Amino acid sequence: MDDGGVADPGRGRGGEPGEDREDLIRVERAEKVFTVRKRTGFLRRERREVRAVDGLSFTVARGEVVGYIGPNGAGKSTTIKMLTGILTPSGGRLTVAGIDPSRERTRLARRIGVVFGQRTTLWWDLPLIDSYKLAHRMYRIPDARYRENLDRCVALLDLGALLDVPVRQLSLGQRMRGDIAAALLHDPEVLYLDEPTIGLDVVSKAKVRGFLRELNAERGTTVLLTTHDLTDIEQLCSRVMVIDHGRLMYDGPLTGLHEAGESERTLVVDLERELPPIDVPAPARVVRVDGVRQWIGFPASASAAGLVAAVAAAYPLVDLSVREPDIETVIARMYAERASA
Ligand SMILES: Nc1ncnc2c1ncn2[C@@H]1O[C@H](COP(=O)(O)OP(=O)(O)OP(=O)(O)O)[C@@H](O)[C@H]1O
Repeated sequence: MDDGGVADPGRGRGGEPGEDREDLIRVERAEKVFTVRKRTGFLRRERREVRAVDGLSFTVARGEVVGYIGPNGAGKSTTIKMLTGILTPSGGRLTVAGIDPSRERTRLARRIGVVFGQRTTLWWDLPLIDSYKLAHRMYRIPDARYRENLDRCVALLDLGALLDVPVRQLSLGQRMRGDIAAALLHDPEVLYLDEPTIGLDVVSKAKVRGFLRELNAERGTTVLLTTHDLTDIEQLCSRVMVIDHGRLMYDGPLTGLHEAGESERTLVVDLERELPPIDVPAPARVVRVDGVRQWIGFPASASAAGLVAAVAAAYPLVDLSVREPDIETVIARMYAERASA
């Protein structure tokens, strides 16, 4: 963890066992096919179909915080765009809070909030507060509610000194916090976040993550989070969905992802003296030696205790530690396995 945040994913209201589950987002065999025309010669164009989303099904319960991850071009943004009504699906069915997004986009807009990390919805030349005043009128937010939500966002996202600053003068981190506040003034039930921490420094990332945790815990806001920053997932999400080529490859808790990717943990031992690679019980094996330190890879699903006992019985140890696999490696393995299947 890079920012010292408290990792307590899953404390939102949707993930509690035994509670009645209300599916706020439903996606059933959704498809999105784009037709692209490519120039193949003078006056010649070839039509090609891109299946950006290919038979995707999942549900998200009210109050869940779900990470939505996958490599570039996997279909994440296309899914979010269909869920907001910006894009119409080519097939299948999507509903958000019982509303078909592409048919009733305006009605849905009152129930959802959207933050695209790479773009802003704020008015570039106007002071930040003016964008909020516009949202107040556009969404017809009752005055007391607007004031309460604004005060809360200003306090938690540290926006007090920025309200009168034109948006174009804000740093990326300040603007992102401003954008998140703008998406929440009308009390959306669902918040879509597309790369909310991209390009932010460690302090800004911590602020954004802390705010999102609090929003989910206190208001039960459902969050669908697209990110390449796996710390976002580790710190915020009780569940993660992995998509590739428009299809769902994994849907479950973060811990299960390690198993799906057949990841390895590493036992790092410091010996009393330099030795050639030590003997360890299979399937564990020494993967690296540097002076007195040796790195031993073993399956993440296996217990470290037996391995530690075997090594400690045969060799004089000065120190040892167990390193968890990082998710990036796990996901890369999943993709590699699929590609070679
Ligand atoms: N408007 C469009 N016209 C044609 N092809 C498109 C269009 N939008 C997306 N695509 C294609 O659909 C596929 C999925 O794209 P999408 O933007 O959903 O991926 P992504 O997972 O969000 O990727 P990234 O992490 O790079 O943002 C890609 O092959 C992309 O080139």
